[in-house]
Order: sequence, then C-alpha cells, then structure tokens
Amino acid sequence: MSAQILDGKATAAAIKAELAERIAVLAGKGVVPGLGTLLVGDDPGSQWYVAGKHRDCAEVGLASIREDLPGDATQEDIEAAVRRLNDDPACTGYIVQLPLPKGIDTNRVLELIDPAKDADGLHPTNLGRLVLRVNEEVTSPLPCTPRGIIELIERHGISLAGKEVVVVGRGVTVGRSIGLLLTRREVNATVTLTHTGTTDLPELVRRADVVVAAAGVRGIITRDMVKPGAVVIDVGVSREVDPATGKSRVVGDAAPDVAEVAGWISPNPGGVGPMTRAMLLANVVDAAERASA
Ligand SMILES: Nc1nc2c(c(=O)[nH]1)N[C@@H](CN(C=O)c1ccc(C(=O)N[C@@H](CCC(=O)O)C(=O)O)cc1)CN2
Repeated sequence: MSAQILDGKATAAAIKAELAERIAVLAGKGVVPGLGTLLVGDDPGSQWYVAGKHRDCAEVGLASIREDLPGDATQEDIEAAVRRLNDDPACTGYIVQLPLPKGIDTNRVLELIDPAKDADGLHPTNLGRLVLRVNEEVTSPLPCTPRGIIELIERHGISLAGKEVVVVGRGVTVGRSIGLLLTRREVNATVTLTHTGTTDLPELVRRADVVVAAAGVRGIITRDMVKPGAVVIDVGVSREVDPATGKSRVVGDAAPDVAEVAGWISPNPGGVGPMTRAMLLANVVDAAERASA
C-alpha cells in the first residue's frame, strides 16, 4: 500500500482563492495590503522564492514591494533597507529572505523589523507572544512553514490532538517554532524536538504518529524508521543533479520508499513549499483585517 498524498499545491491554491475573496472585501473598504521582500545577494534559490512571492501577490490582489541588495551589501545597508520597509506605508507586512550572506548578523536584522509588519512571524516579540499565549487567541503573525504544515494536515481531515509528533531539525523557520504551534491548546499534540545531538533518532521516529522532517539531509528518514500508517511531512530541501535530464532537482529528507509504509506523506516538491508561500499571504491579510476592524 502506498501513502495518501498531502497535496500542498492544491491546498495552497484553495487557500489563495479564499484570500483573494478576503482581499476584495478589504479593497471595498479602501484597504490595499502590501507584502514587501528584502533580498540580499544572488542565490538562485532565494531569487526563485522571492519571485514566487511577488507572483503570488499579483495572483491574489496584494500590492508588492521589492528591496533587492547586492551580495556585498553591508550590515548598515541591510539595516537601512529594513528601516525603509518599516517606514513605507504601502508595505503592511514584509520578510527578509533567509539566509542572509555570511558575515551578516541575522538576528540583529530580524530584531529591527517592526513586529507589526513581521509577515514571517519570526520577530522575537511575535515568537514570545506564542510562548506566552498558549490558551488564548494569538493576534500576531504565525511562522509560515509551521502554520502551513498544520493547515496541510488539518485540511486533509487529520486531527493532531493527542498525537505524538517527532520533529527532526532545530532550525528557526521550522523546527524550533513548530513546537510552539503544535502544543497550543487548540492543536494539542505532544512534541519531541530532535537534532544533531539526539542519540537514537530512529528509535524516537519509530514512536511517532507524525514525523516532521526538517533537517535538510537528503533521505535521513528511512522506511525502517517509520511506524506503519504514520503521517510524514517532508520539509527539508536538498538539491541534486537528475541523472536522466542533467538538470538540478529538489530531493527531500524522506527516502522515496518511506511512502510504502506511511499512511500520509507530503511530496517534496509540491507539499510544504507551496503552503509556506500561501501562509505568508495569509499573515499579511490577517494583519490587514485586524488593523481595519
Ligand atoms: N524569511 C524566510 N526565509 C526563508 C523561509 C521563510 O519561511 N522565511 N523559508 C525558506 C524558503 N521559502 C520561503 O521563503 C520557500 C521554500 C520553498 C518554496 C517552494 O514553493 N518550493 C517548491 C519547490 C521549489 C524548487 O523546485 O526549488 C515546492 O516545495 O514545491 C517556497 C518558499 C528559506 N528561507
């Protein structure tokens, strides 16, 4: 038996259609939210992601603002661009595309973002609100990839309440922040966060009802590590040359034969990536609705 597919492309398309309707309602009130991006350098992956965000904005009816800086931009250049976005009234939410070039103090840059315009939900104030407000409604942006993963699972009719979730990888955009969302009272999952210091990863993963693989290590989750019927969310991205075409392709953290034992699996590409993009738009629209209420 092969796992059922958690289709991120189709789910993101449905979410974008819902957002377009909400944006039209805001437009009727004279409110036009705008998503800003700050891209530093010419990494092809980051350029592709940023271009996709601007295409998404055009598709749903959001304004979009771009700040592009060369790879040799200084800390001061980047901080000046952040201040411009903070001050630009057309930009109601924005992201600093990560990673920033080596030598740049990323945390200093992220802390300069106006928390009210933090479309990524990664500003310390917004992460802090998630830590403090476990039982209350959160009226600040949520980290996009974790939010996208939970939406993807729940929109396929799978409840996370009481489930054992094992997260692999402790990066800030996924691993460290997803536990804050999964353990909120309205989700109610139990979370184990694993990382390079974990002594017996296979043993922990075998217990999981849901595996979130965000290590960025090709094929780290193998078939023998997965409980039959488990939900596998493949987040990590590695690139390799496809021997058949000679072109670069994305490969995930789950080995291909994991799909033979899992109950549900998110394809990679086509799973979490499109959901991350959709949630970025959702954060901007949520903030604009709160501001206009
Ligand atoms: N400030 C941020 N930087 C980065 C984040 C983030 O959430 N905030 N996440 C990633 C990049 N990212 C969004 O920025 C992102 C990654 C992947 C995709 C996507 O749609 N991927 C496609 C495949 C693309 C390919 O072939 O290369 C898919 O999964 O189908 C969208 C956004 C790091 N930086």
